[in-house]
Amino acid sequence: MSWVWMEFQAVNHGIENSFLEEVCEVAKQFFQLPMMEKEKYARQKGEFDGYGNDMILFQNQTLDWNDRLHVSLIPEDEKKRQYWPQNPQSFRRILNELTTKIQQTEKLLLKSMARSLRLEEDCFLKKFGERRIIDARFNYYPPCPRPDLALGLKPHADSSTITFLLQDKEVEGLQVMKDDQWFRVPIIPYAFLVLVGDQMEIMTNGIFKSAVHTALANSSKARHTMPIFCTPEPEKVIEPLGELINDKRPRLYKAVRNYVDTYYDYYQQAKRPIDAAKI
Ligand SMILES: O=C(O)CCC(=O)C(=O)O
Ligand SMILES: [Fe+2]
Repeated sequence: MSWVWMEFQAVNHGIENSFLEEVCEVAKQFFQLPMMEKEKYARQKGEFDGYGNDMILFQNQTLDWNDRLHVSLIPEDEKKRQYWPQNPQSFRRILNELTTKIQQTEKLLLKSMARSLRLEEDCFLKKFGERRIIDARFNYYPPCPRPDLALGLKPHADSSTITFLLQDKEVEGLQVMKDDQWFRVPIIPYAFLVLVGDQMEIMTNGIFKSAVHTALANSSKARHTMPIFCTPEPEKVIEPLGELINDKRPRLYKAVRNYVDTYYDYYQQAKRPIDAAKI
């Protein structure tokens, strides 16, 4: 496998297309269920997990044109099974399989990222802690009557270290910012788009930049995507690795902890949380 930075599409990632097809299928079926059925998994106030739409934290924030189901995969004892749908029936089995498979892909990628910086290959995983987090989100963007007035998702970079994004196989919508311009991301069926998140930017002292991205709304077609977020254990201190600080590249970021907790306050106000971590 070869990687390029900020965001890139990973094709030979080790997870079979047939399995990813099953994942897409159960997600589609879930969002087609009657509202009463989906609301059995409704997100409760103050939680991330569950079924719902954009969180309202501020009166004047813009809302994302998107429904989502958020589920935690690891650590095992924190996965809040009450939010793992039992309908469609195969959903839980598929989430269990996804949990095993994505951890292998994550390890492979993190080792490869470390090697590309001439670092010891386990350096990222060690910093993330024994109880690092992986969660998956199923996004559903219904057709929007006025796509000129709404966004599927506001521009943001993820709070994760890395995010694996499985895009819709037929409907485009994702855009990534580069040199202050938006670029559309083409669809490669069954590829994961790997997005560098804020906590990787901090750890690599800005060598890998977190990718600012947005999802457009669409007037005629529904769109489904699945990002999987990899995040350090919340109590771990995340800061630039000593090996990546030197005279030419002084330390650029403060140490952070519980980064995800403050992240949404910034997101909902369309601000970049990583700016608060800059020295
Ligand atoms: O749906 C997409 O294309 C992007 C999803 C995303 O960026 C997110 O959920 O953080
Ligand atoms: Fe994102």
